[in-house]
Amino acid sequence: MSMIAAFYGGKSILITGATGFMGKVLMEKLFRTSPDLKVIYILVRTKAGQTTQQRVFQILNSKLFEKVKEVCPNVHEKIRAIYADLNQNDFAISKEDMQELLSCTNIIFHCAATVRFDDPLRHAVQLNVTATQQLLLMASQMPKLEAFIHISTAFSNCNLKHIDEVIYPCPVEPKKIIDSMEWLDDAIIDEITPKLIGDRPNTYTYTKALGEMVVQQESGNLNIAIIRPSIVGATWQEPFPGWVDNLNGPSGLIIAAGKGFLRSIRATPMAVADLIPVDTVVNLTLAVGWYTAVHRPKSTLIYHCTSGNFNPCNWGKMGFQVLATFEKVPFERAFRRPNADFTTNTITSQYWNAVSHRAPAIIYDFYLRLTGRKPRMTKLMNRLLRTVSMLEYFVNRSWEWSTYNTEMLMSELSPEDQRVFNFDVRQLNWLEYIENYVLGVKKYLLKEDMAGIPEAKQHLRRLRNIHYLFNTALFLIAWRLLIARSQMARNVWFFILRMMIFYLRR
Ligand SMILES: CCCCCCCCCCCCCCCCCCCCCCCC(=O)SCCNC(=O)CCNC(=O)[C@H](O)C(C)(C)COP(=O)(O)OP(=O)(O)OC[C@H]1O[C@@H](n2cnc3c(N)ncnc32)[C@H](O)[C@@H]1OP(=O)(O)O
Ligand SMILES: NC(=O)C1=CN([C@@H]2O[C@H](COP(=O)(O)OP(=O)(O)OC[C@H]3O[C@@H](n4cnc5c(N)ncnc54)[C@H](OP(=O)(O)O)[C@@H]3O)[C@@H](O)[C@H]2O)C=CC1
Repeated sequence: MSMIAAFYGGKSILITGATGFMGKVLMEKLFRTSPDLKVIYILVRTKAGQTTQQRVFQILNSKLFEKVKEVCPNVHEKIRAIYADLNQNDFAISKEDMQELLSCTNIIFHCAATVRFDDPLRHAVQLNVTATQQLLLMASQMPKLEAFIHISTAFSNCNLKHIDEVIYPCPVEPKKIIDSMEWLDDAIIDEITPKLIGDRPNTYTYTKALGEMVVQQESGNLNIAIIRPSIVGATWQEPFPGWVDNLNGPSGLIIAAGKGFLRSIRATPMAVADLIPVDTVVNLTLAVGWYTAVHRPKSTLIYHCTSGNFNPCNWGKMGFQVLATFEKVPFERAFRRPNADFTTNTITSQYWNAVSHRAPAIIYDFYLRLTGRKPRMTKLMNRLLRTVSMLEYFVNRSWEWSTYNTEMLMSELSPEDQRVFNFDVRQLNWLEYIENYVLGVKKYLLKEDMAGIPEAKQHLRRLRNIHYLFNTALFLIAWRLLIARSQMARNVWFFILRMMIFYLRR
């Protein structure tokens, strides 16, 4: 019997960010392994015209939850969606709901965050710092609370090369930042943002670091742990391989490369691709929840959930395998044949951006105009290149994260728990994982049917022929122009022709 699964039995669990990528997998695993848990409270806002109930309904009826329904048929009754907006005071939670949360919650998993790299500082601070502070305040009023698990990121200190399982202070205190957001206007905030974030690449990593400081400063008597995952990718094993539902991290780029939009990226092939499957992160998170509640460590422990020091893979190997998978399972209606390459040089990268990205987009838009349609490719390409430029920081560097706490926890688990809540990435086969990831992107993100593969292959063959035709035409035009202008070129051309005729006649 799994001790961790048994621990969550009968518990009331509060999850923020349950509608997000990690939150959904966390809920799924909890229901599947501890179907006798009492209730999962989730803080949900309304979005895209959907009520909180509609959002929950959609999640529970998704493919991800198919296995849960077999093990826990009354899952609908065990999930309690509470309307909340983490940008509002007291999260805009009603008095009755708040009362219930305060008096019943046993465990908190705080996953909600803005993960956008380009969020204005005010918004990123509100969600990643102020909301964390408010949640801690709520937690301090929960008499039954056993553990508060905060999800941060391994990149909160990406300005360092070697990162230990400690909280590194930022120069300006989070409280001062929170206060200043109240009275500074947007223009001034934009102006001081680069100075505040310093040598971090974006507001996301900076505010996640501030969030950790808040956790440390406001922890009081709470039993807290922080988890720092690296780049979270599709599921490795559970509930099934390759599940993914958003474009963050590599997923968006896999689509862009598979559809033939992304042909080159400035990335260092030998840099470590510190990807970690979402189910691995969730298994560690649940193990940490159990350990923190049961063993009550004296200080706040930080757990790095990374793959690099256990089972490193680099971007070169990953890119190669992604492309190899496109050969077997191509995406439908590709713009060009997938054939992406890594470049480490900025000038070469700009050259390929002009030749392989912008030029085909302009030509295609010209064709759309000619055929009376609205041009859209240049705009799409500009957006893609902007996204790529934001991710470049992370694919041109390697980091080392120490993992003493994670290894300690692994050794504390019973063999059964090590199996059920496996977070040992040494067992991960990267080639298999990446192949399943690309398949998952095709199935769950692009919603493409496997039956369409022959047609997709046929389409790629057509694109290849168009490519050859285009190149041949380009060569002939260039050659014709050259011959017209140079006696030397004419001589070479006739010499080649004579040689060809000579060999053909033999
Ligand atoms: C041998 C050679 C082979 C070569 C290549 C093979 C293929 C490539 C395989 C893998 C290559 C390497 C991949 C590297 C990826 C590295 C990621 C590293 C990140 C680690 C950081 C830390 C981890 C974390 O802690 S947080 C989680 C990560 N967070 C994110 O990833 C968020 C990033 N996204 C953003 O910040 C924004 O969405 C932004 C700025 C990218 C775009 O903002 P904008 O306002 O312009 O647009 P949106 O409204 O958000 O969306 C517009 C449009 O773009 C689509 N989109 C959104 N995000 C992405 C994305 N990440 N990639 C691609 N496309 C994206 C979105 O759906 C919209 O599309 P519409 O059609 O308009 O709806
Ligand atoms: N994905 C990754 O690569 C990594 C993620 N992390 C961390 O993991 C955690 C989860 O990330 P992930 O699941 O990928 O992120 P997602 O963007 O998928 O999910 C974010 C969640 O936060 C919720 N949220 C955002 N704003 C509000 C708000 N104002 N009120 C209520 N809820 C809100 C979202 O709700 P809604 O659905 O309504 O938008 C969503 O449920 C984050 O803390 C992130 O920093 C760490 C390392 C890597």
